Amino acid sequence: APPAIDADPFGHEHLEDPLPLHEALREAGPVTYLTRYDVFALARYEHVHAALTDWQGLQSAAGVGLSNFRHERPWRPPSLLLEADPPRHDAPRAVLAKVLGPRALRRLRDGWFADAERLVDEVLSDAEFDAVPRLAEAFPLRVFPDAVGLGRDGRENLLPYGDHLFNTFGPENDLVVQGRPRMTDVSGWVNAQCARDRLSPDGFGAQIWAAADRGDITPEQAPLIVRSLLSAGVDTTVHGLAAVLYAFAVNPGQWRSLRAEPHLARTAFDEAVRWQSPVQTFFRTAVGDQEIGGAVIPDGRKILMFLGAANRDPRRWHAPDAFDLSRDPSGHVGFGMGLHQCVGQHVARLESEALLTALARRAVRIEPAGTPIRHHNNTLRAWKSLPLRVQRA
Ligand code: HEM
Ligand SMILES: CC(C)Cc1ccc(C(=O)O)cc1
Repeated sequence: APPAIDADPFGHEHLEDPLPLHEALREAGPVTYLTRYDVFALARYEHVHAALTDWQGLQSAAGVGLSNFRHERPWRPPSLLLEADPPRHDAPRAVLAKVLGPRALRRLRDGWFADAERLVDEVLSDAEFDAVPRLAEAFPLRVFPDAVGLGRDGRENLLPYGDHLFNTFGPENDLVVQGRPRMTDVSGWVNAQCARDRLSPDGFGAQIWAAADRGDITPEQAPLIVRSLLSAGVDTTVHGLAAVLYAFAVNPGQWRSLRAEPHLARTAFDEAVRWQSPVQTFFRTAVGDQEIGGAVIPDGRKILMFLGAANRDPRRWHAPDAFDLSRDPSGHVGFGMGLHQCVGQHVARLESEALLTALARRAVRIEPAGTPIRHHNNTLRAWKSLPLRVQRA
């Protein structure tokens, strides 16, 4: 039987600093058993990668959180991508892959780069500022809701919705309980924005509804697919941008490399996603008994995949704890892998490239101007505050 681990990966101690637990899980064996939640855990790159790419043996339709949809009602209607397996998953995925593909984003590039320049000019009028609200939150909220085609009002609901959603992939702990009271109103607003008449004619949302007109998906599916954008597309990029800004703030030599070679901006984001893994964990459910790393996972049982641990596994990465732009970060599992691999990764990369390019032009140095403060979430590795001092070019 796999080694039993009593630790609580969703407790504040490990949400504050998960690295010691990740090391313990990797060293304990290919598979461990988390007694607190009666689930099996994978932390080594080899086994997390294998689990992510085995969509038949390890399904998503029973939910990618601790809650098992075979036995429990989800708190919201299941996603047609995240919480669906083929064949139901196929058409919604094909539609979003087209809407969010690199070619589709080309038309957004110049506008997002110009927006990043304006925002950075505004923010850098102060020599010191908190990069989380001023850049990591401000930039995605400046460009993404407009790209989706949302109306102006109520956008302050987006971050709380995503924060709560990501908490609900974990156990029903204090983080979930704290978020629940306002969720009826917040999710009511999110669901209302997915209706065709709420979306501007030229955004991602309208393109999803146009796919329904073409019969690529049904009109009933369209609003749920728009909801996927609002669920997955905001908090993830906020904390992805915070991760790359943190990475450069504590690695000044890497900032000098970026200034010298601005094309490194794209690899810098993937290296930051590997190094920090903004999405730390999520689950799969065994379909029939599954043999993993010498252990048998019985049918219907949940496995918890530690993406952050896999992205720093010394069996896969040289000097894994270093943020290093000279490494090739491809193959990291920060965006998942296989059938469900992040369909919005190109959007995230474009947001990061725009922001880093604008910043690299204007800031000779960026460094911490105080102690960064973590934001605890059951799934996301997040910053609440990242005070930065910038020396303008
Ligand atoms: C740094 C930013 C981001 C990170 C770290 C991230 C991470 C991930 C991961 C790990 C998965 C795989 C989930 C699984 O295998 O169950 C995923 C799936 C997904 N992501 Fe992202 N994501 C990011 C940004 C975005 C953005 C900007 C969008 C939308 C514009 C988006 C939309 C989605 C959707 C719809 C899925 C489900 C895909 C499927 O199940 O086929 N993500 N993301
Ligand atoms: C890392 C993933 C759990 C992010 C995510 C969240 C929500 C959705 C959805 O389709 O609602 C898709 C992806």
